Amino acid sequence: MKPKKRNIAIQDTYGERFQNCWGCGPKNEQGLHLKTYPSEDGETCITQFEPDNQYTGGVPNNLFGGMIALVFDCHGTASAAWFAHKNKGLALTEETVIGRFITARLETDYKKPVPMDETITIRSSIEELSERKAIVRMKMEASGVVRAEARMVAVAVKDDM
Ligand SMILES: CCCCCCCCCCCCCCCC(=O)SCCNC(=O)CCNC(=O)[C@H](O)C(C)(C)COP(=O)(O)OP(=O)(O)OC[C@H]1O[C@@H](n2cnc3c(N)ncnc32)[C@H](O)[C@@H]1OP(=O)(O)O
Repeated sequence: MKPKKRNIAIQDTYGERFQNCWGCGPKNEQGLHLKTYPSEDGETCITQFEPDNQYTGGVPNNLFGGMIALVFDCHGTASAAWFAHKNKGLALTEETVIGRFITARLETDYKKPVPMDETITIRSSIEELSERKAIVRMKMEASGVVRAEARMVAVAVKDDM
Protein backbone atom coordinates (compact mmCIF):
# COMPACT_ATOMS: atom_id res chain seq x y z
CA MET A 1 0.00 0.00 0.00
CA LYS A 2 1.24 3.50 -0.72
CA PRO A 3 -0.48 5.97 1.64
CA LYS A 4 -0.79 9.58 0.40
CA LYS A 5 0.81 12.11 2.73
CA ARG A 6 -0.56 15.54 3.72
CA ASN A 7 0.03 17.53 6.95
CA ILE A 8 -0.37 16.12 10.47
CA ALA A 9 -1.83 12.62 10.54
CA ILE A 10 -3.95 11.48 13.48
CA GLN A 11 -1.91 8.25 13.77
CA ASP A 12 1.29 10.27 14.27
CA THR A 13 -0.25 11.90 17.35
CA TYR A 14 -1.29 8.67 19.14
CA GLY A 15 0.42 8.07 22.48
CA GLU A 16 3.55 5.91 22.35
CA ARG A 17 1.85 2.59 23.25
CA PHE A 18 -0.79 3.00 20.54
CA GLN A 19 1.54 3.41 17.56
CA ASN A 20 2.10 -0.26 16.71
CA CYS A 21 -1.04 -1.14 14.73
CA TRP A 22 -0.19 -3.20 11.61
CA GLY A 23 -2.58 -1.13 9.49
CA CYS A 24 -1.73 2.37 10.65
CA GLY A 25 0.91 2.38 13.38
CA PRO A 26 3.90 4.60 12.54
CA LYS A 27 6.15 2.36 14.68
CA ASN A 28 5.22 -0.94 13.00
CA GLU A 29 8.02 -1.52 10.50
CA GLN A 30 6.10 -4.23 8.59
CA GLY A 31 2.81 -2.32 8.64
CA LEU A 32 0.89 -0.40 6.00
CA HIS A 33 1.22 3.05 7.65
CA LEU A 34 -2.24 4.27 6.67
CA LYS A 35 -2.75 7.95 7.56
CA THR A 36 -5.92 9.84 8.49
CA TYR A 37 -6.14 13.62 8.02
CA PRO A 38 -8.91 15.98 9.19
CA SER A 39 -10.36 18.34 6.58
CA GLU A 40 -9.77 22.09 6.95
CA ASP A 41 -13.09 22.64 8.73
CA GLY A 42 -12.57 19.46 10.78
CA GLU A 43 -15.98 18.08 9.84
CA THR A 44 -14.63 15.11 7.89
CA CYS A 45 -11.45 13.03 7.71
CA ILE A 46 -9.74 11.54 4.68
CA THR A 47 -7.32 8.74 3.96
CA GLN A 48 -5.94 7.82 0.54
CA PHE A 49 -3.82 4.93 -0.67
CA GLU A 50 -2.84 2.89 -3.70
CA PRO A 51 -3.13 -0.86 -3.07
CA ASP A 52 -0.20 -3.15 -3.90
CA ASN A 53 -1.01 -6.08 -6.22
CA GLN A 54 -0.49 -8.62 -3.42
CA TYR A 55 -3.76 -7.51 -1.76
CA THR A 56 -5.99 -8.81 -4.56
CA GLY A 57 -9.12 -10.76 -3.69
CA GLY A 58 -8.35 -13.24 -6.49
CA VAL A 59 -10.26 -11.51 -9.27
CA PRO A 60 -7.57 -9.59 -11.20
CA ASN A 61 -7.36 -5.92 -10.23
CA ASN A 62 -9.93 -6.19 -7.39
CA LEU A 63 -8.99 -5.40 -3.81
CA PHE A 64 -9.50 -8.16 -1.20
CA GLY A 65 -12.57 -7.50 1.01
CA GLY A 66 -10.61 -7.97 4.22
CA MET A 67 -8.29 -5.15 3.19
CA ILE A 68 -11.30 -2.94 2.57
CA ALA A 69 -12.53 -3.62 6.13
CA LEU A 70 -9.00 -3.07 7.45
CA VAL A 71 -8.82 0.38 5.92
CA PHE A 72 -12.21 1.26 7.41
CA ASP A 73 -11.01 -0.10 10.77
CA CYS A 74 -7.90 2.11 10.93
CA HIS A 75 -9.47 5.18 9.36
CA GLY A 76 -12.62 4.89 11.49
CA THR A 77 -10.84 4.67 14.84
CA ALA A 78 -8.53 7.54 13.90
CA SER A 79 -11.50 9.62 12.75
CA ALA A 80 -13.32 8.88 16.03
CA ALA A 81 -10.25 10.10 17.93
CA TRP A 82 -10.21 13.30 15.88
CA PHE A 83 -13.94 14.03 16.24
CA ALA A 84 -13.72 13.53 20.03
CA HIS A 85 -10.64 15.80 20.18
CA LYS A 86 -12.33 18.52 18.12
CA ASN A 87 -15.51 18.25 20.19
CA LYS A 88 -13.44 19.32 23.22
CA GLY A 89 -12.55 22.51 21.35
CA LEU A 90 -8.97 21.36 20.77
CA ALA A 91 -6.84 21.86 17.67
CA LEU A 92 -4.40 19.45 16.03
CA THR A 93 -0.75 20.43 16.38
CA GLU A 94 2.61 18.64 16.28
CA GLU A 95 2.40 18.42 20.10
CA THR A 96 -1.06 16.88 20.25
CA VAL A 97 -1.29 13.48 21.94
CA ILE A 98 -4.65 12.23 20.80
CA GLY A 99 -6.89 9.83 22.76
CA ARG A 100 -7.16 6.33 21.22
CA PHE A 101 -10.43 4.74 20.13
CA ILE A 102 -10.96 1.02 19.57
CA THR A 103 -13.39 -0.77 17.26
CA ALA A 104 -16.44 -2.25 19.00
CA ARG A 105 -18.48 -2.81 15.82
CA LEU A 106 -17.80 -2.44 12.12
CA GLU A 107 -20.51 -2.88 9.47
CA THR A 108 -19.29 -2.88 5.87
CA ASP A 109 -21.37 -2.71 2.68
CA TYR A 110 -19.47 -3.85 -0.40
CA LYS A 111 -21.17 -2.08 -3.29
CA LYS A 112 -18.79 -2.34 -6.22
CA PRO A 113 -15.33 -3.89 -6.74
CA VAL A 114 -12.45 -1.71 -5.59
CA PRO A 115 -9.79 -1.33 -8.32
CA MET A 116 -6.09 -1.68 -7.54
CA ASP A 117 -4.43 0.52 -10.14
CA GLU A 118 -5.54 3.92 -8.86
CA THR A 119 -5.86 6.04 -5.73
CA ILE A 120 -8.59 4.95 -3.32
CA THR A 121 -10.16 7.67 -1.15
CA ILE A 122 -12.06 7.14 2.10
CA ARG A 123 -13.94 9.98 3.78
CA SER A 124 -15.46 9.82 7.24
CA SER A 125 -17.98 11.87 9.20
CA ILE A 126 -19.44 11.62 12.66
CA GLU A 127 -22.99 10.40 13.18
CA GLU A 128 -23.07 10.37 16.97
CA LEU A 129 -20.62 11.32 19.70
CA SER A 130 -20.84 10.88 23.46
CA GLU A 131 -18.21 10.83 26.19
CA ARG A 132 -16.86 7.34 25.35
CA LYS A 133 -18.59 6.31 22.13
CA ALA A 134 -18.36 7.57 18.56
CA ILE A 135 -20.38 6.35 15.61
CA VAL A 136 -18.46 7.02 12.41
CA ARG A 137 -19.76 6.77 8.82
CA MET A 138 -17.31 6.13 5.96
CA LYS A 139 -17.37 5.99 2.16
CA MET A 140 -14.69 4.46 -0.05
CA GLU A 141 -14.42 5.85 -3.58
CA ALA A 142 -12.36 5.27 -6.71
CA SER A 143 -12.78 7.28 -9.92
CA GLY A 144 -15.60 9.21 -8.24
CA VAL A 145 -17.67 6.04 -7.72
CA VAL A 146 -18.63 4.81 -4.22
CA ARG A 147 -17.29 1.25 -3.88
CA ALA A 148 -17.97 0.52 -0.19
CA GLU A 149 -19.55 2.12 2.86
CA ALA A 150 -19.11 1.45 6.56
CA ARG A 151 -20.57 2.33 9.94
CA MET A 152 -18.35 1.93 12.98
CA VAL A 153 -19.02 2.03 16.71
CA ALA A 154 -15.73 3.10 18.29
CA VAL A 155 -15.08 3.28 22.03
CA ALA A 156 -12.45 5.40 23.79
CA VAL A 157 -9.67 3.36 25.39
CA LYS A 158 -9.54 3.91 29.15
CA ASP A 159 -6.19 4.52 30.86
CA ASP A 160 -6.45 1.23 32.78
CA MET A 161 -7.12 -0.99 29.71
C1 LIG B 1 -6.72 -4.83 21.27
C2 LIG B 1 -7.73 -5.03 22.38
C3 LIG B 1 -7.24 -4.79 23.78
C4 LIG B 1 -7.56 -3.40 24.34
C5 LIG B 1 -6.38 -2.85 25.14
C6 LIG B 1 -6.14 -1.41 24.93
C7 LIG B 1 -5.02 -1.19 23.99
C8 LIG B 1 -5.47 -0.34 22.88
C9 LIG B 1 -4.78 -0.66 21.61
C10 LIG B 1 -5.40 0.15 20.54
C11 LIG B 1 -5.34 -0.58 19.27
C12 LIG B 1 -6.39 -0.06 18.37
C13 LIG B 1 -6.38 -0.79 17.11
C14 LIG B 1 -7.24 -0.08 16.09
C15 LIG B 1 -8.54 -0.69 15.77
C16 LIG B 1 -8.64 -2.13 16.02
O1 LIG B 1 -8.33 -2.95 15.23
S1 LIG B 1 -9.19 -2.54 17.52
C17 LIG B 1 -9.14 -4.31 17.54
C18 LIG B 1 -10.51 -4.87 17.42
N1 LIG B 1 -11.31 -4.47 18.54
C19 LIG B 1 -11.19 -5.06 19.73
O2 LIG B 1 -10.39 -5.94 19.95
C20 LIG B 1 -12.15 -4.57 20.79
C21 LIG B 1 -12.60 -5.69 21.72
N2 LIG B 1 -13.68 -5.19 22.57
C22 LIG B 1 -13.43 -4.54 23.72
O3 LIG B 1 -12.30 -4.45 24.18
C23 LIG B 1 -14.62 -3.95 24.44
O4 LIG B 1 -15.79 -4.64 24.07
C24 LIG B 1 -14.78 -2.44 24.13
C25 LIG B 1 -14.94 -2.19 22.64
C26 LIG B 1 -13.56 -1.69 24.66
C27 LIG B 1 -16.06 -1.92 24.80
O5 LIG B 1 -16.08 -2.36 26.13
P1 LIG B 1 -16.33 -1.36 27.36
O6 LIG B 1 -15.18 -0.44 27.53
O7 LIG B 1 -16.70 -2.18 28.53
O8 LIG B 1 -17.49 -0.46 26.83
P2 LIG B 1 -18.97 -0.42 27.30
O9 LIG B 1 -19.02 0.46 28.54
O10 LIG B 1 -19.61 -1.76 27.37
O11 LIG B 1 -19.64 0.34 26.07
C28 LIG B 1 -19.39 1.70 25.78
C29 LIG B 1 -20.42 2.11 24.73
O12 LIG B 1 -20.13 1.40 23.51
C30 LIG B 1 -21.26 0.61 23.13
N3 LIG B 1 -20.78 -0.66 22.59
C31 LIG B 1 -19.84 -1.47 23.12
N4 LIG B 1 -19.67 -2.54 22.33
C32 LIG B 1 -20.52 -2.40 21.28
C33 LIG B 1 -20.80 -3.17 20.12
N5 LIG B 1 -20.15 -4.33 19.87
N6 LIG B 1 -21.73 -2.71 19.26
C34 LIG B 1 -22.37 -1.55 19.48
N7 LIG B 1 -22.13 -0.76 20.56
C35 LIG B 1 -21.22 -1.19 21.45
C36 LIG B 1 -22.05 0.39 24.41
O13 LIG B 1 -23.41 0.14 24.12
C37 LIG B 1 -21.85 1.72 25.11
O14 LIG B 1 -22.69 2.68 24.51
P3 LIG B 1 -23.46 3.79 25.40
O15 LIG B 1 -24.21 3.07 26.44
O16 LIG B 1 -22.35 4.67 25.99
O17 LIG B 1 -24.32 4.53 24.43
